[in-house]
Amino acid sequence: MPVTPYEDLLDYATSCVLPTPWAQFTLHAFIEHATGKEHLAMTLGDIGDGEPVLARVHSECLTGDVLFSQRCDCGAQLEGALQKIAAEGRGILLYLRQEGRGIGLVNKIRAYRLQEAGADTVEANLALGFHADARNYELCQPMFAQFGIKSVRLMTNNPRKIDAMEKMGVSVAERVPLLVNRNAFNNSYLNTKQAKLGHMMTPLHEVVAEDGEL
Ligand SMILES: Nc1nc2c(ncn2[C@@H]2O[C@H](COP(=O)(O)OP(=O)(O)OP(=O)(O)O)[C@@H](O)[C@H]2O)c(=O)[nH]1
Ligand SMILES: [Zn+2]
Repeated sequence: MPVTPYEDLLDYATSCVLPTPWAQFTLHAFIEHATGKEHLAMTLGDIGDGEPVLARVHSECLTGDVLFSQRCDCGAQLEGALQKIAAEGRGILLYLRQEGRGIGLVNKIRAYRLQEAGADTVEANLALGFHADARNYELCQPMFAQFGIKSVRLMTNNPRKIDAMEKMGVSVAERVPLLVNRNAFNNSYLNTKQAKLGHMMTPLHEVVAEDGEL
């Protein structure tokens, strides 16, 4: 019998050492039962000691995380989160395979194409028949439980992520902001996240000068 409603969602598969430019992490692989998707955790230090753990819940963004896209802040957030964990010598990053806020890579590229025609990131998702954010964070509960983690210091600007953790019984002891540099390509995307998705970021007027220069 599962102990929580989330326990049966995935299996722990295996782990290996993962050296990175910032620290030598341990990489853990999980397999989700419903989809067969392979989700990952990167861990560092003693994370099972009961103290709140510095944590990042990162949603897959192949274009930003791997292909250096400047359209979003994902790649810089991924790097920044790993650097912060390495600096503390302790923490965890969950890498969830919910590409494109849950709509998949091909649909995200369709959404980008609509954005090139003038839609913002939310309007594009809606025009394709999806919710603005189709993600589900329930896998995080058994992934954190695998390492004995009950409380996190969550690196995020997204209030819905914090709500989702708390609802599953993962206590968020602290929110750690994870802000990245704006550029000419991600500026309107970040503004829309702030205005329509509720992300907690620097007020727009402090960042965008009147002449539009960044
Ligand atoms: N559908 C869609 N998904 C996008 C777009 N840009 C980035 N993504 C996806 O959005 C997800 C990242 O979400 P964000 O809203 O940037 O960040 P977050 O994880 O919710 O919040 P933070 O914790 O503050 O970073 C990844 O899965 C990306 O692939 C876009 O324009 N459209
Ligand atoms: Zn991205």
